[in-house]
Amino acid sequence: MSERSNLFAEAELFIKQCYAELNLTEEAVALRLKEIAEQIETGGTYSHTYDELRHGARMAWRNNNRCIGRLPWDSLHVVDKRDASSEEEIAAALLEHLDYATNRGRIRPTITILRPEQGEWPGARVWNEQLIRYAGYTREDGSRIGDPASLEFTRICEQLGWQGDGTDFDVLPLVIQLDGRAPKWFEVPRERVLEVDIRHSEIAGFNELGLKWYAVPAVSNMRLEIGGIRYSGAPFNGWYMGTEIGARNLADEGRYNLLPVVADLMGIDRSRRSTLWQDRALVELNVAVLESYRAAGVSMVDHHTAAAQFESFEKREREAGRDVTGNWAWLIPPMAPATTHVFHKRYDNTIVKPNFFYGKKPYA
Ligand code: HEM
Ligand SMILES: N=C(Nc1cccc(CNC[C@@H]2CCCN2)c1)c1cccs1
Repeated sequence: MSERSNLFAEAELFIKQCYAELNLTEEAVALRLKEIAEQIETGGTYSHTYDELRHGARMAWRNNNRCIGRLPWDSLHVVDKRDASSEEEIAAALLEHLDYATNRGRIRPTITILRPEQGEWPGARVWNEQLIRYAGYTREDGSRIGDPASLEFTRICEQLGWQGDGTDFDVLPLVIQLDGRAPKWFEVPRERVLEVDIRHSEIAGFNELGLKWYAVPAVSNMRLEIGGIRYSGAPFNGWYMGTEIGARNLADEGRYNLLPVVADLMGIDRSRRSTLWQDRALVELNVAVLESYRAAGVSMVDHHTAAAQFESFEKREREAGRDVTGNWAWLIPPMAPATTHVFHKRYDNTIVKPNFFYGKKPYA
């Protein structure tokens, strides 16, 4: 199929499903498809109305097999920034996104949609993996500072001229690339980054570790595809599930590697794996994360509640006559997975569009 006929075929599938879900008439579908066919005929592509963009982004969230948090898919707040035409304008839109989504802790799931790719033209790209992430450094003696997951991107930012303070929690700059030009970086003002101090009420010495994490997870390196249009710049945020921070970001040996530290504070014998010192430290670290976010009034869900909400999502989708697709290995939480219903059933991992996809890294 030619690229144009393939684009029309994708558009037709999307418009038919989107308009049916929005209870629009057959005539509206026919009229819109005629319009799109003409746009593709004359310009090689077509552009979504705001309603198509909004519902398409919500469908993409609803369709993502790896997401356990899909229950509120239909309340995603969609910001249309396709007309942002400079790196400065885009940076301002991303900071606005953070402010709106943060909402003083009552986090609002939001997506900001930038200019899409057009044929060979790459559109707008955000080089960050997330709008907020901590920098990672290695000292001369090989010891590490900050988040090792950010080592490569931190080096890119330094090559672009950015300079961090060298602490364990330096917030990385926004790196924005438009139409394949050289990328530009922009500092994220610390006062726009809500963070939570991670404390534990019973473990002596825990609070002195000085641990914290940011409130809003906002993924910025995935491509949103709707009806054949590729939005490679479409940062989206939700709230955290506690295990993402407590069982991975702060726990992994290749991240902040805190399980031995917490186990030692708890006085647990680490000479044998079979004391389950890692498991006992893991539970307390995750309790600390959940309790700290709750005390700070910042939205967060524990993995048991998240699984229960996902079960409600499955039920509602069945009632809506739609099949639920899922990726079992991603849907089970990294802690006590067998305590959730997800572990005990199978999921169809078919990829349905609209959806979110990983693009190739804009750097490397
Ligand atoms: C509202 C609260 C939300 C929660 C608690 C939640 C939870 C999660 C978790 C725990 C993961 C696995 C992440 C990982 O292990 O790295 C995930 C994956 C994902 N979520 Fe959600 N999510 C939420 C909202 C959203 C929203 C608003 C969107 C998009 C509009 C979204 C799209 C995705 C996508 C695309 C993935 C797969 C990412 C990948 O392939 O690496 N989620 N979600
Ligand atoms: N709670 C969240 N967590 C989340 C969701 C999607 C993707 C990510 C980042 N995942 C990347 C890491 C690195 C490889 C495996 N996981 C986090 C959300 C982020 C944005 C919306 S919800």
